[in-house]
Amino acid sequence: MTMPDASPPVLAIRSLRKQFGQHVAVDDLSFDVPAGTMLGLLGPNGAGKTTTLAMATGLLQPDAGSAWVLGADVWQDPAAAKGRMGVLPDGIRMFDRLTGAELLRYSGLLRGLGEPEVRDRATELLDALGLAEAGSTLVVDYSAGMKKKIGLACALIHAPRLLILDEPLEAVDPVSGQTIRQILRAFVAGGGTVVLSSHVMELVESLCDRVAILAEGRLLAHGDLDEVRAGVSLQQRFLDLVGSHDLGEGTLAWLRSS
Ligand SMILES: Nc1ncnc2c1ncn2[C@@H]1O[C@H](COP(=O)(O)OP(=O)(O)OP(=O)(O)O)[C@@H](O)[C@H]1O
Repeated sequence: MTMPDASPPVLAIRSLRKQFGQHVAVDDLSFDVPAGTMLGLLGPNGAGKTTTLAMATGLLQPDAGSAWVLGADVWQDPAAAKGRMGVLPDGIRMFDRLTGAELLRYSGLLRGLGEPEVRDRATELLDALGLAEAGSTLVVDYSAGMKKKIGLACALIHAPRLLILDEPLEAVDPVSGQTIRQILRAFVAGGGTVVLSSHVMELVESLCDRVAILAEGRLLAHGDLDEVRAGVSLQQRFLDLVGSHDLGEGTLAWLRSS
């Protein structure tokens, strides 16, 4: 498959498909993410968001289709594609017998940065994310939110062109959440591009300028935030597209105490 555009989008997803046994998790999925935008990937539990992001970042081999980062095919030219992105995967598997500072240093060196640059950036990132004191603590002893933040720091340290973040604010406290929002806004203002998955509509509405809504591995809506919202709230639009699930009368009646 060839990339048709002369100036390619930062991320191009083309006909991606993934099947687990009989279950099709992602089905013929295609969309682009233009430079300098932040796309929120939404969908109910099991919609295929994590599977899509894992295929887009070279962590999971697709059954069909391709993903391109700034014109580099993630599966044909992984070194070029991966060098341009920073990834915060779901259920972070990290070298948790390192301290936070060691993990960050390791990530920076792995990305080809020199020692002084790694040291300066790591100090700044740990400080910005409220992990300065925890820098000498083993990552295995971090809380869920702290693991999320050190994972984000590792994704940022080489100043990538594209950030792909699976639920970046999940388990993060409100103070750090505010900092992460500021970091992401500044990253995009500086020409970077972000793709993030989330279940928090407020986060996507306040941060993202583009939205993609997935259900059962297929794209239900995609485009500018206002285009997708179509005059209602994102929450309402999401429920309209995906279908709400009202509990029938009498369901869980045994929970009532009187
Ligand atoms: N490794 C796997 N083996 C088998 N099935 C899988 C695997 N990974 C994902 N699935 C299935 O693929 C579907 C999509 O899962 P995925 O994790 O991509 O959804 P998601 O949109 O990220 O969900 P959530 O919002 O709950 O995190 C689900 O039905 C899930 O059970």
